[in-house]
Amino acid sequence: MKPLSSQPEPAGPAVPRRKLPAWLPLALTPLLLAMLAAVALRRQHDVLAASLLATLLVLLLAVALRQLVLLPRRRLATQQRREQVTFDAAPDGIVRVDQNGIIRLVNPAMLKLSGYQREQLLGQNVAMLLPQALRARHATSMAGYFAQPRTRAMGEAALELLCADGSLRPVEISLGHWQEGSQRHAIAYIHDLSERHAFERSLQHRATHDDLTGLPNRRLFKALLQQAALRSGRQASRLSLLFLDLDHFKTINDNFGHAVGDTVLIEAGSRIQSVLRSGDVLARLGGDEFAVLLGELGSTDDAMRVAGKLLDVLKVPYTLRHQQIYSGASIGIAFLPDDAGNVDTLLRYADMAMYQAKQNGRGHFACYSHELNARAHEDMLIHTRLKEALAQNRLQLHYQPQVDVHSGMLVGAEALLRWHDEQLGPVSPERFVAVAEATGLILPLSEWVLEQVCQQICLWQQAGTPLRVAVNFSAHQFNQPDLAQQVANVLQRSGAPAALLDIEITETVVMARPDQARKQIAALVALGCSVALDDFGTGYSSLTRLKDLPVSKLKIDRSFVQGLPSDSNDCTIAQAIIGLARSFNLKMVAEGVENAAQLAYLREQGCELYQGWWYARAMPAHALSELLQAPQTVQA
Ligand SMILES: Nc1nc2c(ncn2[C@@H]2O[C@H](COP(=O)(O)O[C@H]3[C@@H](O)[C@H](n4cnc5c(=O)[nH]c(N)nc54)O[C@@H]3COP(=O)(O)O)[C@@H](O)[C@H]2O)c(=O)[nH]1
Repeated sequence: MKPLSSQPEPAGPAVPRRKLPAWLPLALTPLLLAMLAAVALRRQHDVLAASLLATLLVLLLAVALRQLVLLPRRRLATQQRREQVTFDAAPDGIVRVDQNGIIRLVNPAMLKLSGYQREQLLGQNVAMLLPQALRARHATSMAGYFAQPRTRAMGEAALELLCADGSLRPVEISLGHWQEGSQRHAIAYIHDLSERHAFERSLQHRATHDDLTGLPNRRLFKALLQQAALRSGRQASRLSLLFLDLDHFKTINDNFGHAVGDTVLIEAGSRIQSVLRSGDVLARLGGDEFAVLLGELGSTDDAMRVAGKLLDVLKVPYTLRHQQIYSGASIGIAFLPDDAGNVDTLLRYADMAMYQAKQNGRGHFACYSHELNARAHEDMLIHTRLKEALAQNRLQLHYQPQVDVHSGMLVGAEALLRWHDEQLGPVSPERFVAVAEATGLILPLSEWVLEQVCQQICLWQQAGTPLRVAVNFSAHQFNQPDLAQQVANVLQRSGAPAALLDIEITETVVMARPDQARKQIAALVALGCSVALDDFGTGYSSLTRLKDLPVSKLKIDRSFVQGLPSDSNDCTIAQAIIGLARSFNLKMVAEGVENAAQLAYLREQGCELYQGWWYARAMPAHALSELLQAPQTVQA
């Protein structure tokens, strides 16, 4: 059985109740009165008919009065209410003034915009809302406006509104006017432009500033430089431009990631700023490049002093993520009008000088010189032709024997690049390796060298004359995060045993970032290769650092071998390095041995290996093959 519902039965569809229109009684009453009056007249009830007609008349008069007086008044009130709502709800400020400029009406938006209370505005001259400087002019232009009023649309006039707190707000104003009798009135619609201006300013800022550091970008810097150049031309003064490039920035990005790289850039920007004066301009030109335009400077020495201070603040390691990150900077300096006649050339010359500073060993500054310009052109040529030579396999590797000091046996060789260019003739590796290093070409070049060396190691092994071969690793190459993997790949591809591959890295490169270098060397040693510290004695190794490095050889720089045995300083240095190698259980290789006296001294001091012209210059692989095949004479 269905439960009984407590709900009432659903009602059927509602039938709308007819309502009589409001006008019906009003229309029917006079009709009824007229009909009754007519009946009264026909039945000769004159008095009744007269009173009915009088009532009818009164009624008609009342209706007419309502139509003529009450309705317009109501309509007017409705219209006023509508206007008031529109006025109050308007998002823009509205001010109504009379022909004397006296404020008669303001809307809530105007109060909000100006910060005034209604009572502070009503009855005051509208000029109070204008900046002081415009008030006198405003009185005349308002008089002109009322004499010949013209409606002004929004956007035609932009002004500043003086607010109650004394601040100025950008506004645009549209004007309307009307006349009541002899009185003229004007109404001003005031639109706040603050937000639009702020947005435009932010767009402008973004177009002229660097997002990361907030510093002026290249575009703004060039414009400021241009202005400064015009000024200095007029005042016959000097402009100094410093072009800064952070050292090892790419490696920081590669090793620690871009977030750390960004933090280094921001921190570097504020360190640079901390050294500068208020009149100087600092910009980030892009990547790890910054530029500084020094304001009023007396002598060129002042610019160099600033450069020195900048180098000092930038070489302090960055402590990020609990690690010490080393960067430093190289700075190029150029002067206007001393070096360059216009800002583009000035920028280019400062850049060139920076490049020179890098080549001088980073962490330095260099000033532009005309020789630099010639050298820069030559560098460009070298770069172009070297790239071609590499692509067309026109480079050669020569091998310089490394010899046992005591037995005179050939025990290894150092691979050295050689390049004879059709146009440039023989180019020294010192020169082209530096260009390749600066332009990034060193990476493909080093790859090629390593491939060739590994193939040659295999060939000598297959010929029954296995030989250890040393390869020079450049700074750029050494700092690649995946270096060990790359070496492993080449070893695997070629089939060369890692034990026959020696890697030479200069002491300076290692000591630039010893912690990273230690890890990198350990990874290479883990492959089975051995690592030598090249040009030892030139790079200020700390003994603690050296002790921790998994290297197996020190190569004493040839500059210290040159003066042996007559130069007492060279002798002291050579002895100290040999002693150091012995105490750290490292092998010692002397390079640049050119005569028997040098060799005898080294032997006496206990140096184990040497290389140099005394034994042989670097030679093509086939020449060394012949030497390897020849029976070796053991020296006493
Ligand atoms: N990254 C790479 N660097 C390389 C490579 N090949 C060479 N180089 C570097 O270029 C620099 C100059 O090299 P080079 O002109 O070949 O000079 C070497 C020898 O020829 C020279 N040497 C050897 N014996 C003597 C000598 O008795 N006297 C004398 N005056 N010079 C001599 O020494 C240079 C070897 O230097 P080092 O590398 O420090 O052992 C040089 O820095 C090379 O490293 C390359 O493939 N990649």
